[in-house]
Amino acid sequence: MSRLRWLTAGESHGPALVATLEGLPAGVPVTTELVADALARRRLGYGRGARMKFERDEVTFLGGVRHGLTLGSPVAVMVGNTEWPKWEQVMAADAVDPAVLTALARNAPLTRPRPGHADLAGMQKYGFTEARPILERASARETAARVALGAVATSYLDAIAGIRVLSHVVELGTAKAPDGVRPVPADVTRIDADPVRCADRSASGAMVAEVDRARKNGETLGGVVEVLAYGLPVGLGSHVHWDRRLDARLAGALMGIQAIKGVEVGDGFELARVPGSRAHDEIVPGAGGLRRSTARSGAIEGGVSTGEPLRMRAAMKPIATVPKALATVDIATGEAARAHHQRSDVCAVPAAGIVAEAMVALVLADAVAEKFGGDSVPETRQNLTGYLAALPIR
Ligand SMILES: Cc1cc2nc3c(=O)[nH]c(=O)nc-3n(C[C@H](O)[C@H](O)[C@H](O)COP(=O)(O)O)c2cc1C
Ligand SMILES: C=C(O[C@@H]1CC(C(=O)O)=C[C@@H](OP(=O)(O)O)[C@H]1O)C(=O)O
Repeated sequence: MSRLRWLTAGESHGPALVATLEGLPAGVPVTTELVADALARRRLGYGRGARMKFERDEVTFLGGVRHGLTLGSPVAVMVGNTEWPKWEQVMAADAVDPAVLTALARNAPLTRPRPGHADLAGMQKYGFTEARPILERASARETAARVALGAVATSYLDAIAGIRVLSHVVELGTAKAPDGVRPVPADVTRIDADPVRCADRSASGAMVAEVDRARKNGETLGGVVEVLAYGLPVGLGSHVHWDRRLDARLAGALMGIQAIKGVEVGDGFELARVPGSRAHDEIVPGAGGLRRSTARSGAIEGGVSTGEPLRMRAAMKPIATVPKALATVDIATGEAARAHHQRSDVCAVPAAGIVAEAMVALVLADAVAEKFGGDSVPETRQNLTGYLAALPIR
């Protein structure tokens, strides 16, 4: 069962986000720069709003890492919020002068919950009369903390097995990359340099045009990202119980990203529309051992990794803070109103791809740690090598 444990804390406009990851062996290469680079990738993407232009995501390790290597103890990392001084009173942990609070509420009342956000259901559930206490944690700002941990997990996967995880945008609004474009790890730099992180140049142009059109029309957009993982050994996850199935664990992790509304493994929903003879990956002899003739399953069968490249997709709904504000009710007056609107992204699909990479890396790291154990990187590597050497069927 799970061997890694991880948690994040922090609000969008609080002083910082913090994240901890427990269960990694000693000796995983981890530096502030590694995490900062991952966070810089998440800030990019055509269509993001004002905050991503000034946010610096300042990284500080608080534990678990020394001289560039993990210690085997819990890794704790802090990601600072650049705007904290401006929000210090709004988000103060201790009580502030009630007069200040009244003035703040008068200037920016958050009593008009935004459809598509956690605002209304959260206010009802937690007993608040304004949306601030809900939206602060519901915000996708929190994904910065996950990406920080994802960078650590990515380094672990690389150190143990040379596993590489990457994503690309395959749909944005109605613009679509051609089917079958499957980038390999060597393409990451090129994809990251693309404004929407699409692997296909002409589709990328159409996606950029869609974002421009949406911005002009007071609209927002969603899309689909594909995540690929190369270098997985056969045998991660298990068929023996629902919560050990690798596909279920990955799908849950991807669905746990804000605004993700659908997940596919391999050809996913398309598999429901074709006959069985065209839905599966036939087993064929290959030079290095048994191979699959196609990649429809996404490389998970019966909840177990097959050793082929993993492929999953996640669908993101359009940003819920629509400039052409949606209808709501002002909770303070009971009157019909337009939803509260503040600065916001028009489209965050490219950033969601980076978050999806992080979530996949964390789940795969957990599955690798569970299967191969070990308290140091050399020990885990040795366990993996021994397992592969002893495979009864290749
Ligand atoms: C990377 C990323 C950035 C986002 N940026 C915004 C944003 O600027 N404005 C917004 O209203 N929603 C944004 N969202 C989406 C909201 O956080 C999300 O719609 C909200 O949590 C409700 O979605 P849910 O019902 O899936 O939780 C973003 C999501 C992600 C993954
Ligand atoms: C801060 C991030 O994304 C934010 C996600 C978000 C939301 O409602 O989800 C709203 C915006 O934040 P703000 O309200 O401060 O302008 C985005 O910028 C980030 O990705 O780091």
